[in-house]
Amino acid sequence: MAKHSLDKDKIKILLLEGVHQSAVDVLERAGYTNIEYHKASLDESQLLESIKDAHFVGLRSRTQLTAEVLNQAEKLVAIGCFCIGTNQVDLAAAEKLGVPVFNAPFSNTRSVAELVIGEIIMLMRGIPQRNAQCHRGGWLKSANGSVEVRGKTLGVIGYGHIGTQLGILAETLGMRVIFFDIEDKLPLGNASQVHSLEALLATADVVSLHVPETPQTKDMFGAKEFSQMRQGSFFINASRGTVVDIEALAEAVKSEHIAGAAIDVFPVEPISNDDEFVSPLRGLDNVLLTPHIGGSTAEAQENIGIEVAGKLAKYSDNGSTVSAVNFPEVSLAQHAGASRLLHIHHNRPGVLIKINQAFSAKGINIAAQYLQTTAEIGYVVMEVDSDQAEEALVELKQIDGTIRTRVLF
Ligand SMILES: NC(=O)C1=CN([C@@H]2O[C@H](COP(=O)(O)OP(=O)(O)OC[C@H]3O[C@@H](n4cnc5c(N)ncnc54)[C@H](O)[C@@H]3O)[C@@H](O)[C@H]2O)C=CC1
Ligand SMILES: O=C(O)CCC(=O)C(=O)O
Repeated sequence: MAKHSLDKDKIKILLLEGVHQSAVDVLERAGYTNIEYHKASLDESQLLESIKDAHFVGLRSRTQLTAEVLNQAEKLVAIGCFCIGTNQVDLAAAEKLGVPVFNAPFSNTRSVAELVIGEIIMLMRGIPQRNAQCHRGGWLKSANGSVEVRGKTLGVIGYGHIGTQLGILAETLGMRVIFFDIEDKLPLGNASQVHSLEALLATADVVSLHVPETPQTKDMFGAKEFSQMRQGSFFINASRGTVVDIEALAEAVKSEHIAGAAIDVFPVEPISNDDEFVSPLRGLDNVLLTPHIGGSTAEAQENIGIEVAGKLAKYSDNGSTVSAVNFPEVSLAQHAGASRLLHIHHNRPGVLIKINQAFSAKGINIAAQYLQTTAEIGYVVMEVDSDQAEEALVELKQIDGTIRTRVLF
């Protein structure tokens, strides 16, 4: 088991938002027992209190790790987003602080795609409003507005992991799939890429959004886009709430231009299950509302727990940053027989030379050295004889431009 500059039982891991037990199991098996586990997200003052002495934090989509919060998390070594989206973390601020952010880029893809397939069928059969009527004692037995999905056109916006998986599943139901993406993408199955959003909106019977939250996607879908959709078409959003002008959607549904919608994500979501969900979509029977559970299946949550906890333990144990979303990626094997020094610095000319000069002046032999950079930071990993590791660490801390450094004995 890897030995750290800090004993493993002193390394505090803060897990929020009820991440799956599999995460705890992975961390405990790796020797990390100092785990503070919360079933829900914390309010800001509780978060600041709990994160200030945490070395690792794991969260899902509710917890906002802003620059302000990160600046107060002085001991933070790495962040695990136990989900796909990482927009809830100020990635640039974390990078500048030398804190890598990991996520699970595939583990809930299938769950979202399956949910959307179910929603397409439900919407095209008018099930949400029929279900609502039955609950009120009504009986809407009629074929009006009910169609098969076979032969209909699905327009996918954002043809990434989820969009492609959805397209494949939709084709097995006999749907035609078109997609719009800012990148040229290899179409899977018989899908075809359209080169403007307008072309997609003018053609699709159902539009499904699968873009990440970025400055470009914020409010990308509003009154204009709804008006460009076909009369009587359907709309699905299981990406991020900030992508859609929710008031404009409510208007488009009320005017019956949009025949129905399924929405899983909202511009403002309740912080906990005890808080009220407020939305202009409430009360619209033909709108299926779900509480951001696109990725909430037993399979996805267990896999995410294993994947992200594994990445945190690996970074802690051997410095590997493979698949970090905001950090230079370094893939590292075990370091038996030597100590490993991890040095994160501002990416400016001459840092590596200074390290090598300092080590050379002290007679510290570098057995292996790896460097990766982003525009902002550099990440150097070095292996030295274990009996020189403490001295090397002292030297590293004095290098101008150092953000943080640690040693794995
Ligand atoms: N509802 C839920 O529980 C879940 C929601 N999500 C959300 O779904 C999003 C998508 O997930 P993945 O498919 O895994 O991501 P991905 O990164 O594989 O795919 C996103 C695609 O969107 C495209 N894109 C980016 N900006 C665009 C724009 N302005 N217009 C058109 N296309 C654009 C990208 O080129 C990429 O192909 C995540 O970022 C996350 O926010 C993910 C999992 C669960
Ligand atoms: O399960 C969650 O808390 C968030 C899922 C999600 O939106 C994501 O994976 O990006």
